[in-house]
Amino acid sequence: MNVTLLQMRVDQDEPVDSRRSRAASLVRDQAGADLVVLPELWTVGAFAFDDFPAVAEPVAPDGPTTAAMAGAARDAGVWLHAGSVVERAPGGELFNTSLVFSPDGALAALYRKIHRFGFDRGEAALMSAGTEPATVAFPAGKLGLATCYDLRFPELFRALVDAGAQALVVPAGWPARRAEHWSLLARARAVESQCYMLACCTAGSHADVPQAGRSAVIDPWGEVVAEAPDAEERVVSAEIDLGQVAEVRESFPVLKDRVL
Ligand SMILES: NC(=O)CCC(=O)C(=O)O
Repeated sequence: MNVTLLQMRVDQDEPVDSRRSRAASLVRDQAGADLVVLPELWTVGAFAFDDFPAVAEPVAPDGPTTAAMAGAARDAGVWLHAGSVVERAPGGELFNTSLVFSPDGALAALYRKIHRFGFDRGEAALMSAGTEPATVAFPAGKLGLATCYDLRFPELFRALVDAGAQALVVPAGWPARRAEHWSLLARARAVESQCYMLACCTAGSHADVPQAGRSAVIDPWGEVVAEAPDAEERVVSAEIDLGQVAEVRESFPVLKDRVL
């Protein structure tokens, strides 16, 4: 199957509406791919905390990002992991919520980020934490969902493996300053989970935080199959075979030796 990561530039001088149209058009350009992935909070920028309340939107057919991404998935005929949005839940709280659409434009899965970044500031102060790990079954296999800072918490990935995930999809807005952590942890989670890793980060710079880019497709043996070389806007595509997950787990059965 073909997977395509859209490493979009998220710069503060581009209005959100324009970036939303640009994202939809980039997705439409990927007709023929099986799965397309966008980064974390690409509408606003993961570090543009002051703007979160203004762009918060419901996850509903008429939420602007939900509507645009559902339409783009349908037009392109692809499974779309639309990255994440600032969700305003019915009770008024904000969540960092990832959305997955099927090729008919239906919302197939939603994941509210469990580990919020910022310690007692930023996202951690403004947003509520999700509580439920999420997977989504699609024709080729099962995807496990996580978002950015979640990558630092291996126990979440163990839960996704136990739920049957064969590919882990991690949209991110990871800063360039910790780019080595991003690449290292993405590979580590692939190796320890014996899963594909689809790690899609933003490019550009917003809120004075240059982004890491370096989006990557990593196989269940930990080999990097495709990777953006930098933090420019890039389309990263790879052919992957989810059957490799069972092969790696059979030929090197470390997951069977788990004790705890
Ligand atoms: N948006 C994020 O979750 C940023 C995470 C990060 O910067 C880090 O883990 O380092």
